[in-house]
Amino acid sequence: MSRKKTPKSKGASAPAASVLPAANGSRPARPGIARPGPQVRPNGPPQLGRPSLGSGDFYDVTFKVMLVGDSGVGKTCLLVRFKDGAFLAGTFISTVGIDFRNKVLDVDGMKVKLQIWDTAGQERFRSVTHAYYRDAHALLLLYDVTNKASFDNIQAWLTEIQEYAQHDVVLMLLGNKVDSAQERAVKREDGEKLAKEYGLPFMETSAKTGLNVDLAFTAIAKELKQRSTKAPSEPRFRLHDYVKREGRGASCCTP
Ligand SMILES: Nc1nc2c(ncn2[C@@H]2O[C@H](COP(=O)(O)OP(=O)(O)OP(=O)(O)O)[C@@H](O)[C@H]2O)c(=O)[nH]1
Ligand SMILES: [Mg+2]
Repeated sequence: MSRKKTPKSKGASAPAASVLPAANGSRPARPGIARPGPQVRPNGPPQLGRPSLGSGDFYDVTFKVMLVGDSGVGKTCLLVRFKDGAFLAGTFISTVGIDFRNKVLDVDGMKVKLQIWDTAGQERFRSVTHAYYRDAHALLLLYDVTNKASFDNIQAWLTEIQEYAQHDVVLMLLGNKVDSAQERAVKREDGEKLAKEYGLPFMETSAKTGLNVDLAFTAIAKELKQRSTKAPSEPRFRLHDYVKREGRGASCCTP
């Protein structure tokens, strides 16, 4: 299979001009990228890599993953933890519109590039994010275990996903901020129950400690890679079983 070099990712810190209106809410707004450039235009099917003279990492195949969920659940922090291994502590800077980062993973000997779209959870940006659903190969749907309302809104998010995303999109439910044990408002069992009801793989995560963060993205990458390249003789990758087996409990990593 041919290979391509990854263009430098344009993350939240990239100086890309935002063409979206500035946030009017009480929180400061993080500049976002309203529309991808030609090299990142969302497409339907996964793209195979091509030889390139650009700088960056090689990859064999690329997929689009979208982070969705209420404002403040930790989507941006989860992405930053995965991409840079850091935690964005301090003032909450709400995402404006949509932003993205790339990361290349080695999945069973194949370089899989995930183009990860970080959406704004705020209601007023919903129409912007709707346009991106149809091109997503996978969605990570987050709630905040310390915020019951964000959990109660999961059903509304699922309705939205049903309306705008591809019917075969890979979907995973994540309960984030499990490091905040004292403030927990949603029991792990309630997350598991909801996930079971909708047939979704589920994990609790912490962008702060890193708990299950790499695992969530790796699981998605494995599933997408297998869907696109699986030889008939290869055993089928089972996403549900994988996250159940590999996921760690919150107690193991609470600082
Ligand atoms: N304790 C703890 N705090 C977190 C965690 N993840 C995010 N936060 C905090 O939660 C707040 C919101 O995080 P963001 O990642 O900006 O939230 P978001 O979902 O991207 O919000 P929008 O961009 O508005 O949609 C920030 O103050 C973070 O520091 C986590 O795992 N644990
Ligand atoms: Mg954000």
